[in-house]
Amino acid sequence: MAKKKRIVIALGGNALGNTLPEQMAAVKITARAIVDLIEEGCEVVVAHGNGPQVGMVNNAMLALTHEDPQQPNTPLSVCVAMSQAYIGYDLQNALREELLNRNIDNIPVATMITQVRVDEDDPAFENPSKPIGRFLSKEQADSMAEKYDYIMKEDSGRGYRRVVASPRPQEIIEIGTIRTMVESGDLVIACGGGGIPVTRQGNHLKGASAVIDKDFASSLLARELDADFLIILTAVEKVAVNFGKPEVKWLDHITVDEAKQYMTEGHFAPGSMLPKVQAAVEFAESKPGRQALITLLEKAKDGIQGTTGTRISQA
Ligand SMILES: Nc1ncnc2c1ncn2[C@@H]1O[C@H](COP(=O)(O)OP(=O)(O)O)[C@@H](O)[C@H]1O
Ligand SMILES: NC(=O)OP(=O)(O)O
Repeated sequence: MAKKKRIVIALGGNALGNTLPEQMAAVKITARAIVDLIEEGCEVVVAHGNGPQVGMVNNAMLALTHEDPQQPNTPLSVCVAMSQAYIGYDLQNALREELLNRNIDNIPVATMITQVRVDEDDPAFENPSKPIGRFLSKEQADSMAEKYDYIMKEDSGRGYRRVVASPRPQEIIEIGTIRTMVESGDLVIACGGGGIPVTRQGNHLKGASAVIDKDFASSLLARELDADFLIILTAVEKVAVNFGKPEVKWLDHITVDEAKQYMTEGHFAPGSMLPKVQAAVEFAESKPGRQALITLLEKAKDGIQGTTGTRISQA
């Protein structure tokens, strides 16, 4: 029997929605796209983002602290852990249900609470860049900045959001357990929200005040699991050069060298498409034969069949 293609999927914001009811509805559509790939004969590992959710949890915990002075402030690392469990809970149940609806009853689904080590000297700690939470108006953003000392930035013409540090993932602490689960045929959700950021202090793992980019964490996960494909599912069907301009060109396939050239020319927006292309390049250049694909959630199956999306490979 031919070896199954191993795929790590990175789920973007539109796969999860922004509110509790939105997430409940979105994960059903997401589960269909993922189970389509399983029916295609692929072995799938799922990672996901958490920008809106970790902002929501953080605000809720902040409100608690204001109500009850006995409650100390909740560190961002704990908020990431809470968002991982909350999203994992919804996603895991939606996947389980979709598998059963298609009479697939031999694939257990599990969410792995995952910690990801970052470097405490990562310059990202000095330059917060990762948008989290809701989009706000300028007035709301100014008020949050004054009240809570948050750093607020405009996010791609969509409004203002809080930004936090986003260091590069260095090591997935639970990778051994994740590998064992994947090898035994489980459908694993791991590295949610980019993983809980920690630094190593001897035997102690200390939570770091950051949110890791899920595209970079997914790329590391895919390399560590020796995956064949990294699929980044987002809100566009293809990556473009001259995005948003009349001379826009949608890309079907680019080599690692072409991707690097386009990055140098500034074709991909920092904080949105740039980390995806960087993560795709890191994966594709790590070993001959590895490919990355960036496409729409609903097009995952077409993408893996080679009929859409932007494919990034060494040659
Ligand atoms: N060169 C580009 N090609 C395609 N999309 C781009 C490009 N530059 C910026 N984008 C924007 O990047 C967005 C995807 O990034 P983002 O919203 O951060 O994704 P996600 O939440 O799915 O991780 C697209 O919806 C698109 O608006
Ligand atoms: N952690 C992370 O990258 O989240 P988003 O994908 O929601 O930005």
